[in-house]
Amino acid sequence: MMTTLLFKQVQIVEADQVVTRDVLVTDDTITAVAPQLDVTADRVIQATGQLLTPGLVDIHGHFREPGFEYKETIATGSRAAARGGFTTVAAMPNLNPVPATLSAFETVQARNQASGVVHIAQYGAISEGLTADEIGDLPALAAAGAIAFTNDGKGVQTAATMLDAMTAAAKVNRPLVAHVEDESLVKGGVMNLGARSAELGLPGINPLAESAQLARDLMLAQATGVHYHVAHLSTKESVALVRLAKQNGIHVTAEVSPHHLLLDETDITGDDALFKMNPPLRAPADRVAVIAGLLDGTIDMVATDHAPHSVAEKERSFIGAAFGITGIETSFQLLYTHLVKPGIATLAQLLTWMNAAPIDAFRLDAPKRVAVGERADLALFDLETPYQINAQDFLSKGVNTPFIGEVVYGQTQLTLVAGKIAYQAEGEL
Ligand SMILES: NC(=O)N[C@@H](CC(=O)O)C(=O)O
Ligand SMILES: [Zn+2]
Ligand SMILES: [Zn+2]
Repeated sequence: MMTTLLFKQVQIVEADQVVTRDVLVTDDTITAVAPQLDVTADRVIQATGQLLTPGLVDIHGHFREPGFEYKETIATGSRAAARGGFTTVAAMPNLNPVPATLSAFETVQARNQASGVVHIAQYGAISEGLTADEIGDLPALAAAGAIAFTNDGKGVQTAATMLDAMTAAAKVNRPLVAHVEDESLVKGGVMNLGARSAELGLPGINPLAESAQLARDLMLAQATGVHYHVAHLSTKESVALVRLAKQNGIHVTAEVSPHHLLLDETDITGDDALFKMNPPLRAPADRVAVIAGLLDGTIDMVATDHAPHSVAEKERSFIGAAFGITGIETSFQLLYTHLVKPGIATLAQLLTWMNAAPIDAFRLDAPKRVAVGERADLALFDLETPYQINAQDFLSKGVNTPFIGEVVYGQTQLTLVAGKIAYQAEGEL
């Protein structure tokens, strides 16, 4: 028995233009796209004024399982992803046990398969505990399906370890993803070192902790030929370094998070840990630089760095609270509202940053177009009706985001993963 679903008069982005189409999905595949389709279907969605896109892809999310299920699980995190319009998420390895060994990796993979309602691509760790100097068995992890390697949550502190990791990753043809943070420059800092940390009397993180380690890594990447990817890039110096590296033919890509595009340290209202994340919100000039870097192609993509924590872990003051904010349910909506609606970026650009760019850079198996023959990984967004970001609507266990209360556009109406409903707005359809 075949199941058919017909979207009537949806907007889709085709060759950088927004056009109106009827789109037919049969089981797990898009089977027809035309200005007008005269067919019957099991279900018809009158989608006038709504946007149908290939499912969004997040190359940086934290699902916390195994080890930290009180913060998030694969089930809750992947449902949250689907509510955000994501159909593929690359999951970070700062878990317990850390997937630096084949058996730990296989355990995570099996859980992703069993509990995920979206496609989950799993990162392997570079080294035991994310901190060991000796690298793990990267070839075994690659053979088991690791899409790339990272110790996200921790910077790789020595050049020797990073050189080994890059050499091993290059050999198995996988990207090396870096959380760049030189711990000798952090000095107990909890926010960006600068004017605002001085005003608030809070210890600051020197932005050189990011850029100095990045400069080191770019030299190592050049020497090894690895595909080196910078996680959550946040400073103007980092943008300049990646720009220079690309000009010099170094194989580097970079991501930026929505919060570093939309907020800076001057938005930190006081000692409120909802503004605490790593890297920290930077100075206004850094925010300007990451937006410019994204627009000129220095930064390739947007990644959420969805980092759920418990209420207790975020209720403390800046000094004692956990680093990280959630984002997978709000990223597209915030960026559509604050970058696309005011005309800073086009919808086609936003979709490139949140779909095609990560798919291409990481060679993921995921659709980049709403077109016949493509797998029906799809998201339907209402771009016209404003709504408020409310904690009680979150499917994530984590409600730790400073964007709660904001009014945005782009609410997800429906998310299909291989034709199956992964999220459906209440009462909408
Ligand atoms: N970004 C954060 O502030 N926190 C992340 C770790 C990380 O991405 O480095 C987390 O896992 O909570
Ligand atoms: Zn990180
Ligand atoms: Zn992260």
